[in-house]
Amino acid sequence: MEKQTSKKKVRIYGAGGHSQVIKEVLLMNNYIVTETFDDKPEGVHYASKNVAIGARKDLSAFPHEGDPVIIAVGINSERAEIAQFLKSTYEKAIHESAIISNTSKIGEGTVVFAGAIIQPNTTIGKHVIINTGASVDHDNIIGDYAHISPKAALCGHVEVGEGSHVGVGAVVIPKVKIGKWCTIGAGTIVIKDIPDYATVVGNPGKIIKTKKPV
Ligand SMILES: CC(=O)SCCNC(=O)CCNC(=O)[C@H](O)C(C)(C)COP(=O)(O)OP(=O)(O)OC[C@H]1O[C@@H](n2cnc3c(N)ncnc32)[C@H](O)[C@@H]1OP(=O)(O)O
Repeated sequence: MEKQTSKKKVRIYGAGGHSQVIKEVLLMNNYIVTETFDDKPEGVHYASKNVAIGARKDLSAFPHEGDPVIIAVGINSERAEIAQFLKSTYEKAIHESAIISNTSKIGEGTVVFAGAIIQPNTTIGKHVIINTGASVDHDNIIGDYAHISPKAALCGHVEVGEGSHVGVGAVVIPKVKIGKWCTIGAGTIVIKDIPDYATVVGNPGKIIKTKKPV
């Protein structure tokens, strides 16, 4: 992420623990967080201050325009839903310790946390989370709203579909395609393609359920 010389403004939509990590990345990159919103007051983190009510309560009253937004909501389906109803522009948040190839592409609203690595010719979609120390190797395609959890390792030519969550410390061997809205459990070793909506756990990874979200 290019370090700003003058302060740039950004708003954060979501005020839980994930929002705290995003805020730290933004402040490190010389941003000012002008507003923080949340739809669920009960989920607000104790360290999040001055949190305004989100757009759900009254979509037309919400200040959609203005400073760009980062959707700081960890649940992939909720992040996707919010991105559908907000009419805002989006910012990215990339920790200065992340190593990102010049030939990779990163979509709007995406966050990349400390120590993550993104290797050449990889494409990361919109509103994706590349979490702490995740390793996304060459020629990957990561769909919109996906989450690659801390310390997950994706080998070369891996695909992760829209909205899929790869759990903490999971490993995906080369050329595997994970469908959309899948859940890959913590520590799972994925050695073959995974169909849409599947939850996979263990070593080798086995499907324990397939459930299309309602
Ligand atoms: C900064 C951050 O915090 S980022 C957050 C990152 N979060 C994660 O990585 C969490 C990943 N989540 C998991 O691993 C969860 O266990 C899930 C989503 C895979 C499964 O959750 P559920 O659907 O609720 O399944 P449930 O807990 O009922 O378990 C079903 C079975 O799978 C097994 N199982 C669940 N997770 C795993 C796993 N990661 N590895 C191996 N087996 C597992 C359970 O032991 C259980 O087995 P049993 O039927 O023999 O008793």
